[in-house]
Amino acid sequence: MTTDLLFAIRGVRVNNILNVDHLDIRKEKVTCITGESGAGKSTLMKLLNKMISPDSGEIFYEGAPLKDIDSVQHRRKAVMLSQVPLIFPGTIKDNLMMGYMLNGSKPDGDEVLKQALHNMQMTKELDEDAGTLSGGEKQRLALARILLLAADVYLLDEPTAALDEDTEMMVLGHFIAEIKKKHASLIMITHSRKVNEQYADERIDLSQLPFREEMEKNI
Ligand SMILES: Nc1ncnc2c1ncn2[C@@H]1O[C@H](COP(=O)(O)OP(=O)(O)OP(=O)(O)O)[C@@H](O)[C@H]1O
Repeated sequence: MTTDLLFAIRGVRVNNILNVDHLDIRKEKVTCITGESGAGKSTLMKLLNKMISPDSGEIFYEGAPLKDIDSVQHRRKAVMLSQVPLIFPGTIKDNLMMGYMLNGSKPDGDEVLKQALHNMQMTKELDEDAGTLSGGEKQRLALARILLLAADVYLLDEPTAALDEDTEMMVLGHFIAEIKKKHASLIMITHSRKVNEQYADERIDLSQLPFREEMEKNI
């Protein structure tokens, strides 16, 4: 296995949902995952975040079997943002602080928090109630929350689906610039052709993986 491999997926099967014979995801790249609805994109992200385990096969993270890595430790390094972002009761600042707390890391000061919000195109103040934010603002708050963490891998499941295209491109542009500065990796599900064309270093189309036809014949 070469050293630039982040995840190596070998013969992985999850029920009749996902069947990946051989898939490599490289370090320090922006990898965009596309595929029709129901193709198993979110399921793949949950596997990589160790929220679920495969029925068969093996996933390697930086060369080590993922099954042997402690789940909590793994999730601190490989943080995931699910399709519907989790917003906690309280202020915007409370929500940003929750990220540090769950990640077990030392919080930054208010100026850093404000800059993260600004980079995510948020014009709200730290002491505003997070509960009244719009869907798109909640997505951006959740993005700011994970961007503040010193993670190695960011797993984003349609992170900007609620944003208009211009805002989406700006938010992702900032997010990716920060990721590159940290030498981290980004794996992102997107339905946007523009995002895929402009930002992806690597592209995985789950509908096109060669196993899929074979699997569908067997259902
Ligand atoms: N826990 C589960 N039990 C049974 N079926 C499931 C489970 N999780 C997902 N599925 C099914 O597996 C298929 C793939 O789901 P998944 O959420 O991975 O798709 P997706 O490619 O992310 O779709 P979308 O683009 O619509 O979000 C779907 O048909 C879904 O209903």
